[in-house]
Amino acid sequence: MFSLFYGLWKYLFSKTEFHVLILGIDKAGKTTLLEKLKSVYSNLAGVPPDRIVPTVGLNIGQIGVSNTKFVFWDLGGQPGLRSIWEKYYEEAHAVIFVIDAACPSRFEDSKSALEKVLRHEDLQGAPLLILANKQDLSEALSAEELAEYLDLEKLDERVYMFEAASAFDGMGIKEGVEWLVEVMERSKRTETLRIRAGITGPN
Ligand SMILES: Nc1nc2c(ncn2[C@@H]2O[C@H](COP(=O)(O)OP(=O)(O)OP(=O)(O)O)[C@@H](O)[C@H]2O)c(=O)[nH]1
Ligand SMILES: [Mg+2]
Repeated sequence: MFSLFYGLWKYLFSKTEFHVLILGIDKAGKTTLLEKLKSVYSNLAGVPPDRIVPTVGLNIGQIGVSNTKFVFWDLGGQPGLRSIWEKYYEEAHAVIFVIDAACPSRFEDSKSALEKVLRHEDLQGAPLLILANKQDLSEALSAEELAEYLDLEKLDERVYMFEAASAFDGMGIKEGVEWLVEVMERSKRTETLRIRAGITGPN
């Protein structure tokens, strides 16, 4: 009986917590994005872009969006560090994949890194937000152009969205986060992770 009520209490009153992985190759702008997310949603000034160094370990950021708590995991994208990504897949509700839309010479590297992410079974059903970052630069490809260029396979059954963004001026960030809230709340994967965490529905 106690566990029934405890389960109901937990279900009703615990703030939904979503874990979102920020992935992408090195220099795509992941950490700059994380700092921008923190400053947009928490009124705290994030680390300024000129003080951000390449990520070797893990950066964690938390923000609250209405009744939802986001925990972002930002990992290093240098080739030798990408094997660490998969250690975080199982617990992730969704993925933000950041691409430097102003650097065509690195699109192939981004494409193969993203395809590898999509193939991994531990990320099955995880919604995917692909950010065409650095839109403040005039040479940046639009989200549509980047989608066409990447021509990703294995996207068919995935809930995904391409969004034009700039981690410098904040373009596209709120739209992306709002989209994530909406799709993660309805996602089967969220339900699976909830059950695994012991936060079950009232019946
Ligand atoms: N113009 C412009 N530059 C950006 C933007 N976002 C990031 N940068 C720059 O791109 C470079 C790499 O940014 P980081 O945030 O360190 O990239 P990262 O993806 O975290 O890189 P790793 O940690 O090595 O994986 C830095 O010089 C940033 O200032 C953006 O939206 N516009
Ligand atoms: Mg980084």
